[in-house]
Amino acid sequence: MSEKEKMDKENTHRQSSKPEEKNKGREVTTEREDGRKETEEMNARKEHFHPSTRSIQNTAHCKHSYSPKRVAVRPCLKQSEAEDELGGEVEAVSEEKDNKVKRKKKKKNKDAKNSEENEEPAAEVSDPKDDIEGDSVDEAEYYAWNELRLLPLLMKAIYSLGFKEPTPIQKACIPAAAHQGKDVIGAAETRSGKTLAFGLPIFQRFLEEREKADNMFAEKGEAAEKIAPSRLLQALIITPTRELALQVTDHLKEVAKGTNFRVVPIVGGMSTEKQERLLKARPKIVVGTPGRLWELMSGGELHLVEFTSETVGEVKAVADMHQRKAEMAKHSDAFIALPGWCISAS
Ligand SMILES: Nc1ncnc2c1ncn2[C@@H]1O[C@H](COP(=O)(O)OP(=O)(O)OP(=O)(O)O)[C@@H](O)[C@H]1O
Repeated sequence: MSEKEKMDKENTHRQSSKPEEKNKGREVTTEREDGRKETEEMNARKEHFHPSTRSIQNTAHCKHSYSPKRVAVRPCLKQSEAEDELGGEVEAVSEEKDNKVKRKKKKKNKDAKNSEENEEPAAEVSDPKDDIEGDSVDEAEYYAWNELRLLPLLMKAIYSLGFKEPTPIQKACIPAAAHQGKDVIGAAETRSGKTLAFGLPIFQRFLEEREKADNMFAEKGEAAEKIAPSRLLQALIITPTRELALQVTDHLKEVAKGTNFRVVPIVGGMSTEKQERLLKARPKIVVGTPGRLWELMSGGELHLVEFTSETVGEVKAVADMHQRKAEMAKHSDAFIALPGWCISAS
């Protein structure tokens, strides 16, 4: 046996008889770390497949990271499972949550009470001018009406009807008829607002006349009565059908609410006696159909035959009246001026 072989044999013997001496220091530590790693991996694997922890592991793939509180409110973990896992923490979390909700509710109620208390005085100081039957009006929304320069009483009626802006036929007719005293022939499709296109100028003129009369009365006293507007009929509106006459009457009555001007329908299908009674009250505005108007005029109904300053009619109705114009002119001054204004959908 060579020298080298002898030495190798001796080394081999030493290694097998004293392993702890050889593995001192770094090598031992490595073995321990490997062992711990292996144990941790095994535990993790066991935990992953353990039924009580499985849901929790699954939630780890959710968007939010795992936390006991989140698990407690997540639907993927049953309450009993969560309780097992978290040892009563579920109850604590939900109690805490309940308390939070209660505190929030309390705060909300307190805030609502405070804002109510703060709002009350604001309502008290609102300007009564802006108040139309309890609803305040945002005048900026009605800006387009300003161009038409209607009197405040009429603007109030428009606010209460809620018409934010005039329709095209109203924009076209109102300035010429209300402020320039022109005769107007207007045509616009049905339901386009023609009634107020002639109705508002009529009321504007009547209100201006009334204002003038009031001023004159204040200046001249009793002497003004001779020149003040009389109780004669001042506007005659002629429509081709009874339904339209009633519709126009209703619409004008809405605008006339604040003015105390009376509007009366004179149409077929109603008792003549009743209509004579209505005319005796000397309404300022009559809305009628040609047949019944003719019947009452030729019967000598004074309020219709004396005088009218404005005549408005649908083309068909006016044409119908024109056929009898010569005869009618014997009875009423109104028809000499026909047509005053002619408004039509046709
Ligand atoms: N400026 C406005 N803004 C909004 N609605 C309006 C306005 N003017 C009138 N109206 C409404 O439009 C509807 C139609 O108006 P109106 O009856 O005057 O139309 P018309 O053209 O005379 O209809 P018809 O041809 O059937 O007689 C009514 O309900 C009326 O209240």
